[in-house]
Amino acid sequence: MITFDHLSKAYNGVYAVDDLTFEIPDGEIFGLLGPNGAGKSTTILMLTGLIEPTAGRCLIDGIEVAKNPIEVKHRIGYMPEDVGFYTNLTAGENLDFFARLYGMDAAARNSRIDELLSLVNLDGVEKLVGGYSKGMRQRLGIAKALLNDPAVIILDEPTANLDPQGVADYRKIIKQMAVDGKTILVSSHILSEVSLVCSSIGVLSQGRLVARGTWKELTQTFDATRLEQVKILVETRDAMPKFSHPDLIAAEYTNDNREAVITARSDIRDAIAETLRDEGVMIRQLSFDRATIEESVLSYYNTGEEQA
Ligand SMILES: Nc1ncnc2c1ncn2[C@@H]1O[C@H](COP(=O)(O)OP(=O)(O)OP(=O)(O)O)[C@@H](O)[C@H]1O
Repeated sequence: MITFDHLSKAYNGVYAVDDLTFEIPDGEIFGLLGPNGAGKSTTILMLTGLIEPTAGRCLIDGIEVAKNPIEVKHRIGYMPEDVGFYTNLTAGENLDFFARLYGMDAAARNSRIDELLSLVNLDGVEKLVGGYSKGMRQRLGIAKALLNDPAVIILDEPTANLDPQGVADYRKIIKQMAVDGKTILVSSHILSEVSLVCSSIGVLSQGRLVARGTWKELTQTFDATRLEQVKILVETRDAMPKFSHPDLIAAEYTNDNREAVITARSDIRDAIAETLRDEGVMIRQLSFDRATIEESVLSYYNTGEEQA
């Protein structure tokens, strides 16, 4: 189990992680979702004991990370975004090096390494890691994170470099880990990936947890609130002016300002038509399209808006 207890981290007085308090139970695949700079890496670095919190604490199976970093390291498997390996060694030799650091004896090392290389489809690959593709390195990173049979697995952007087959294999592996009772935290800015693989999701924005629940719960909440959005496509004969309206969220103008995609909180077509008429701009098309839930959720956390 992972516990965040008023966890905060400030850099030069600015909070990168701000008062996180929640728990991730055993057997859960939790997706920590948020745009660049939301505080995902800072949270993970505190969870793995690599940096210390400014306030609050995080615990792995009830053990406080900052106070017992060594004990915690034996319970977690961590895969950073860029995994470091010895490029002049094979996959097996790399894993053997790290397994020795965990104090595993030769028999345990050999059988665990064989098992993991086969799990990530790198068995029988003889070449040195220096010649690996990014996807192969990432798969080796997953194997490394599982080496010490950890109770808690922390993966930072795990599918960043994987091809479709690699992604499918990764999903199978971590789903099986959850069935085996492991707790898994996956950080990502890719909503679809998190929604497919995670049993529960937390949305991080500007260091704060702004939403939490299953994908179904989150989308139901978004549906029920004023976050429902519409997309309006505008096409004009002449260049159009830039619109402003209290319900306007974003506007993208193309084709020398003769086409625009407007995202808004409500159907503001009448206001758009009135502005165009006032400016003497001839309308060719003004159509309406409901934004997908995925677009609404993305826009929600990108604006850093908090749930009421
Ligand atoms: N060592 C540091 N010194 C100062 N500010 C930092 C430091 N590390 C992170 N930050 C700031 O803290 C905030 C959160 O950064 P963090 O890297 O945790 O976000 P993230 O969600 O992991 O983003 P990304 O996906 O880009 O890695 C950002 O504003 C970042 O600039």
